[in-house]
Amino acid sequence: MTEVQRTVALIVAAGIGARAGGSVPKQFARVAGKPMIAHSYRALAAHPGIDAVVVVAGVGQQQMVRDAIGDVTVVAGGATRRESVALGLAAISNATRVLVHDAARPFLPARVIDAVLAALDTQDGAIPVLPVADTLARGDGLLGDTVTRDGLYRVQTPQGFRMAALLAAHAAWDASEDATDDAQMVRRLGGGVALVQGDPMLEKVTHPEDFAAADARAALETRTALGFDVHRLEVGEELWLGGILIPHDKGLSGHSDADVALHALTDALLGTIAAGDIGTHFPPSDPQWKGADSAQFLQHAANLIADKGGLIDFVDLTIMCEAPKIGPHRAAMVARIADLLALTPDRVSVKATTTERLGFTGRGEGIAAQAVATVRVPGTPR
Ligand SMILES: Nc1ccn([C@@H]2O[C@H](COP(=O)(O)OP(=O)(O)OP(=O)(O)O)[C@@H](O)[C@H]2O)c(=O)n1
Ligand SMILES: C[C@](O)(CO)[C@H](O)COP(=O)(O)O
Repeated sequence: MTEVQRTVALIVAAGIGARAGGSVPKQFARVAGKPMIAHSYRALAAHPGIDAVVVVAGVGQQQMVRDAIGDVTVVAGGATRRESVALGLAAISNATRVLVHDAARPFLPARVIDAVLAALDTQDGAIPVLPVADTLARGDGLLGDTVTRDGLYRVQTPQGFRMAALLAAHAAWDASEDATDDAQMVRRLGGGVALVQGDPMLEKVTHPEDFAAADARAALETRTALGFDVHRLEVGEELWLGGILIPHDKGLSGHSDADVALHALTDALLGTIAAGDIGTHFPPSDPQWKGADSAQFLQHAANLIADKGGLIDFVDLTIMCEAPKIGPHRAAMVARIADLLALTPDRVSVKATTTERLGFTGRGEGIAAQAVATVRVPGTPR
């Protein structure tokens, strides 16, 4: 009978990142728009072959982990990677397989997870590796012996193990000796460890210059999209426009607070990630959005972009109306939108125009708004 597998991923994130430097340990520094640890967490948590994810972080860093990735089980780590893995393993129950992954390797292709898990059907362990591309040599100021590359590999993570094999390897390990990874510990105890194809995307961030290389690997691509919206002006309604309340003899009517400017902006942002439009996410037929503050629609769109590791570079809004005059409110709108999108005000443009008394805007029957958003998001293969 085939054993029912329960696979837990363990992200080790308790290092201090001494070689990388920086004001926070490297796994919390931003890579491709979000904390490094958030990238691989997302890949592991979303993978259908993984049942749960546990994070091992430095003492007192639980909140940093949760700020970076949300609600997740966090265990306090140790002084070395090996100790951190051991402490993480002690917090896992009912797993038959475990994947140990470095938080410092942010980009984790699903293909690699698949290959590691598949190899565990026949071996105690499986690790992703890449061949060595350069000549290898010893040296001490002067060139010493050249070392053959034949049969040498660069070892990456995630490293997958049958739980029993990894627990036994840790239990048997002589604590006076360190081990840079778990695969060598399982092998030392006689376990078979399969080599599967690694990936250049999995390169570890170790030194300061590796951050720029990681950003480049994420290959952020620029996307621009447009949003447009119209709402009717009616007596007896409040006028919410650009996220602020404006005193006026009429207000915009709609299912939500009808902030036409924020709606156009929301649609522009959703457009950059091809995520449908505002009605897809907040259907007007749903009573929970009656009278809703449109700020939450805008923030939802911004969060979707952030979840993809994207960055909002610039938003540009044009409001079309005869009245009220927008000029006196422009600075407040810019400040509010910048605040909602966590942008500096110089990345938010608010413009206005009349339509020369022509059309529905010219007759004061409604207000139209048009927005353009420019973002950078991790590229996807064409
Ligand atoms: N005591 C430790 C040391 C390392 N790690 C984790 O192991 C992974 C690989 O280690 P490395 O790149 O060496 O990270 P650091 O130990 O933080 O780096 P440094 O050696 O430069 O301090 C990282 O995700 C790191 O957070 C850990 O969980 N606990
Ligand atoms: C686990 C590891 O990432 C596999 O290559 C590596 O051994 C970590 O080594 P480090 O010297 O602690 O960076």
